[in-house]
Amino acid sequence: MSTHTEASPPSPKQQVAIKAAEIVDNGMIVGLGTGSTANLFIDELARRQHEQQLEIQVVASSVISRVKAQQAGLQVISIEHLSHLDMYVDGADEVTTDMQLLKGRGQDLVCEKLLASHATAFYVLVDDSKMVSRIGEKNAIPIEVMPSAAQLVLNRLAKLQAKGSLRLNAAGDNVAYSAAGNLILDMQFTDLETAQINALLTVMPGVVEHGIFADIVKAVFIGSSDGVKLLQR
Ligand SMILES: O=C[C@H](O)[C@H](O)[C@H](O)COP(=O)(O)O
Repeated sequence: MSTHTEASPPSPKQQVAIKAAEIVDNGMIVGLGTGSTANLFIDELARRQHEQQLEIQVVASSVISRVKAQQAGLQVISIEHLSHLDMYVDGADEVTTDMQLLKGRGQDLVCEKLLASHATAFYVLVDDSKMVSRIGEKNAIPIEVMPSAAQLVLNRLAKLQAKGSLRLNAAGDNVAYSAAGNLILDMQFTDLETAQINALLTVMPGVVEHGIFADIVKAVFIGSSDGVKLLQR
């Protein structure tokens, strides 16, 4: 069912969700991201499937997206059964005009980057509030670490002048665990460029995944009150 009505025109996030759902073709396997914008995409995809009898399969980056997709009537397959992925669609926390991303406000980074990296095409859906001039401008960089390695990684990052701490749960009375059972460090870097941070985190032992998604995006749909703009390679 559509998430907007004649009385309420689509919001910027709904507009980008509609555009992305339009590029799904019959027979595709589609990866579903996590978050409020990914949820709108799931709604639009289910609507298209229902109205146009599309034969598609989806794979989810999180439990919440899997449940939502199943409830919407989409055919969900598990990551283990994938031999290819036609497209992956997800939101982001920050986007630069050269299509570098920051993700990971939620706790599903590992599957999100797995699907984004292996998809033939990775599409990002944001409203214009997510656009930044550099990664880390508005948010700390999430770094998912093996629980036993958290202090060692924190110490190593402190030597690189990074500041931050272990993420806590919503009540603030315990650490937050990722969907993969890891801990998350939210770090701010002052002295390093995005490419340097990406390179060092990608190879640092103890780091399972991090929130910089560099050079893997095919296109970004940016919604605003003026409509949808497209950034693409
Ligand atoms: O882990 C969370 C994901 O990276 C989300 O895709 C990101 O936080 C954007 O979320 P939203 O679409 O709710 O703004």
